[in-house]
Amino acid sequence: MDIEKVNSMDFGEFVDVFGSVTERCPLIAPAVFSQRPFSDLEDLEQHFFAFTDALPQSGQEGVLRCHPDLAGRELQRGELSAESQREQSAAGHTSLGAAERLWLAELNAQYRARSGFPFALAARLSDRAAVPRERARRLHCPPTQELNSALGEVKKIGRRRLADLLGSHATES
Ligand SMILES: NC(=O)N[C@H]1NC(=O)NC1=O
Repeated sequence: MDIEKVNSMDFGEFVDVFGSVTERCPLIAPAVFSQRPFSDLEDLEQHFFAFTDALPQSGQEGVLRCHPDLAGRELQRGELSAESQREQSAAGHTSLGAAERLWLAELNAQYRARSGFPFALAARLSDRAAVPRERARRLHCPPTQELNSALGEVKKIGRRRLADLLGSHATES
């Protein structure tokens, strides 16, 4: 899909196609639609990121709360979005043993109790061993730093989802 096609979409089509760029945050794609025309993928991406960057802290925390836990209840119940399912599967979360699942659930609960939102990580850039390691490390980061790290991960996730939609190659950041 090229950027001309994106710029020619009506509101309904735009939201259908790009509504999943930020996990379960139904307001962002409709707001980004107002910013057309986009010059290229990077420009489109920047508008998605700028929306979240401009939110007050409570709104940024809200964006994070829309994310399902990694290896959490939604995964067990088959309730993840198609994108999240693919990402969690890529990180090996669909083939965990019972003990590993319990351990991750405990880390998820500890993180959520401390920060007030779920642990966010771009699962496609990670793997089964790195996810718990990174979570254990970030559990001890100062809250402001942690909010920024989590929002950075949401951007990495969105960048790759957008690149998938537009058939282009996302860089590693
Ligand atoms: N909690 C969290 O980071 N969830 C996400 N990460 C990812 O790569 N896909 C998700 O749904």
